[in-house]
Amino acid sequence: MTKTIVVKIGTSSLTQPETGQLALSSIATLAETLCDLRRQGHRVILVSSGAVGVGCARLGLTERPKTIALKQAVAAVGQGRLMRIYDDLFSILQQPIAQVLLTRADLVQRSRYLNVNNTFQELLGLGVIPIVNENDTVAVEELKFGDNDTLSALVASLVEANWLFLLTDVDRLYSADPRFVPDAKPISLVSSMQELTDLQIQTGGQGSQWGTGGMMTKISAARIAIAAGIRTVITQGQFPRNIEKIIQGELIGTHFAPQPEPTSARKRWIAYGLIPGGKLYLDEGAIAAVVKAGKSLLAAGIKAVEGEFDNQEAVQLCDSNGDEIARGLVNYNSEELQKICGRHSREIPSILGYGGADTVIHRDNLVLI
Ligand SMILES: Nc1ncnc2c1ncn2[C@@H]1O[C@H](COP(=O)(O)OP(=O)(O)O)[C@@H](O)[C@H]1O
Ligand SMILES: N[C@@H](CCC(=O)OP(=O)(O)O)C(=O)O
Repeated sequence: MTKTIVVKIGTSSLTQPETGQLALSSIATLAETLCDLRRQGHRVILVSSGAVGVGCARLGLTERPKTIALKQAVAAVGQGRLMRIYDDLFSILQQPIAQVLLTRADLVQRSRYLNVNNTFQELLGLGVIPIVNENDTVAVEELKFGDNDTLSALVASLVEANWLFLLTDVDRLYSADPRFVPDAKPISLVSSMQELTDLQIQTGGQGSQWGTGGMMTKISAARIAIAAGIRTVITQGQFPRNIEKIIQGELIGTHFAPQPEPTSARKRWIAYGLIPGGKLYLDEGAIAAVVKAGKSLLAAGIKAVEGEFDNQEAVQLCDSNGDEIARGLVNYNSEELQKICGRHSREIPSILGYGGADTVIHRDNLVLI
């Protein structure tokens, strides 16, 4: 059966750690593997990092740029070279490819979000392998994915993929960073979102020298993907052939089982497409109503409001520790919410001087994180 497969490869797998030069044999094997998957009838998207790493190697820079402007300039040098290498390899294999560079802004507006999906569907329908990266050269700080793990999960969710492969420089997820904790335990299967929380995996802060997010962003990418019903696998980029074995059922790397009832496409856009404009801190009763009973959020359960936002903007719903539990689209702006938080819905017209919605966030616009 035809599957939609998104493969993300990180800088640490595309380049050699000692020299920063391209890991040509891994890239060539990846290209062969993806072409084989295409020949088997699967739809394939590659999310490739490496613009900054390859740009640095080209310009003789020995460490990742620190300033944004330099990073953007270096990415412009590297992205072209990266695509040239991919085009050479895939052309030898008679496989058409396309470059898709995205910024966070492309997913914020629902019409643009749907338009990006249409473009992917056309490309996949034409038998093309889209090669996706963040448009680092123009992305501004507030409108950035920041890391390609998140980008790949959002792309996988957008196209409703069956598989997401995160290729990296470790063979799987461990209970802690195996570079620093030699007896860290390997994890083969994470069967639910709750198990992922319970495992309390230590990720340290950083990734490898050239990587961006380390393991932390891979775990949050896995959360986004499994909520969308996508089976996610972290495995080693040095052995791309393992992708085929995994699809055939071998338990290589770390597998994250998809949630049995995926979140709807619109709610996924609310949760991960939009950029939240503020935070609402909820009391225990409101948390229970929203999380356990699946109810709408009422003003009475809001303890505090943070940030400035308009009505119909996305906000984060947090517990008293500030941990996010849900996101949703608000029916009142931040100024109005400052006045009505903690109050009963029937008091709203007299407080504001005009009537409004009974709910602050209707359950149709609310999604658990
Ligand atoms: N719990 C963990 N399990 C496995 N690897 C971890 C863990 N915590 C941190 N890491 C580190 O994450 C690194 C991979 O992340 P990163 O360098 O960002 O890779 P990529 O370039 O593939 O995105 C590994 O080299 C590993 O040392
Ligand atoms: N967009 C950036 C990569 C960002 C990123 O997430 O890198 P990595 O952690 O190596 O997957 C680039 O092409 O260099």
